[in-house]
Amino acid sequence: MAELYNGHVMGKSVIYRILDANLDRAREGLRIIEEWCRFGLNNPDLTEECKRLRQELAQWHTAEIRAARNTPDDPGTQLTHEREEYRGTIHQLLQANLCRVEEALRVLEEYGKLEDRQMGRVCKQMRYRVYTLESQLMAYGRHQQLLEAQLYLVTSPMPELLEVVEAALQGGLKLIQYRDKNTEDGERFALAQSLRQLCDRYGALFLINDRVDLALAVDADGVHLGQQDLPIAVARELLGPQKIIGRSTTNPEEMKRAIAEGADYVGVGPVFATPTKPNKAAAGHEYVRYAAQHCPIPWFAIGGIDVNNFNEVLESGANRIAVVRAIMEAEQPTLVTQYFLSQLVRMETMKAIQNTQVGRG
Ligand SMILES: Cc1ncc(COP(=O)(O)OP(=O)(O)O)c(N)n1
Ligand SMILES: Cc1ncsc1CCOP(=O)(O)O
Ligand SMILES: [Mg+2]
Repeated sequence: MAELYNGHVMGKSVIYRILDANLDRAREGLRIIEEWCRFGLNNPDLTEECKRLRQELAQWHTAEIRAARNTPDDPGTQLTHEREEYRGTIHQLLQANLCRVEEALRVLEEYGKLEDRQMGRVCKQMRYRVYTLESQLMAYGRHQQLLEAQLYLVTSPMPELLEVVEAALQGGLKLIQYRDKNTEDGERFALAQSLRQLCDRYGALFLINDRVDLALAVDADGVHLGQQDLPIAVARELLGPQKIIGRSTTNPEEMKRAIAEGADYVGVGPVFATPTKPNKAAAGHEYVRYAAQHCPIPWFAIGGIDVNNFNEVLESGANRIAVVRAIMEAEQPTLVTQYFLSQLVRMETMKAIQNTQVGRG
């Protein structure tokens, strides 16, 4: 059937070319996402969902639609955007391809309706499934990254904030919390935005202390809440299931409650008294030992930890630590970060070797 559109005769082949290009685009994007779910995340459920979507799309890619392909005459093959050639991190790569699949499905939905109403309906459902896949994938990646993070930098306000944080990121830091109690909101928002971008560039998680609203405003990876801050359930309601929520704890009761309330990780401390939190008594090594024995979720020893006393904290059983001054006030933040990370990895390796020996013996 040929239809007149704006004085041009528009044959079926035009619709078929659009369907062909977008079926390819959606399947290619899904394949790229699937490879990460499979090899990067080792996640069978997400891998399976990508595969199912690809296969369902393949059923619509009929011989007739394929036959309409005319790549040499396609003016679009020469057009690339600078942003298409740049993928700084896995996160950006995934985001770009999810976007590509969602756009392609939207095109298939609209043009598919001209061909077969069922195709329009099916592609709409698939687009919603891709949105769900996107939330699950981002949440999974974020939580995996939290599990892997052993060093956590909590910032303190200072004129060179961005430079110091970048130096720590260059040392391999992957988890940052923006903590700033007194700056006014406008400036706090601008700083949080700059830190968010910096963390994106280095593939690091970015959390905000205390303020759920600020976390939402800059699309942070989550928040850190103390005992006097918002209840976890309220923050979860506002942030959704994909974001990270951490809770400060000073004793086993607070730890148990934080876990029951759905915290993703807990702060354990202050291990030592610290001028950064002057009115808070030290919880000491005993609480670190308790956490090592009983805490089923990621936990970070915090409070007064520096390069000199850090090994003691590891010996009490910590394998993740959070610091403010040790990095923020270091002369060489990159080197201090590298030192902490290398020691944490060394400790982890020693524990793994000991566990294999116990297993064998
Ligand atoms: C990782 C981590 N642990 C504990 C805290 C302290 O939180 P809170 O008790 O709410 O005190 P403030 O930081 O808000 O003064 C933290 N920020 N991060
Ligand atoms: C925010 C916070 N919560 C418990 S101790 C602490 C401050 C840790 O700061 P520092 O690493 O400078 O001792
Ligand atoms: Mg707080």
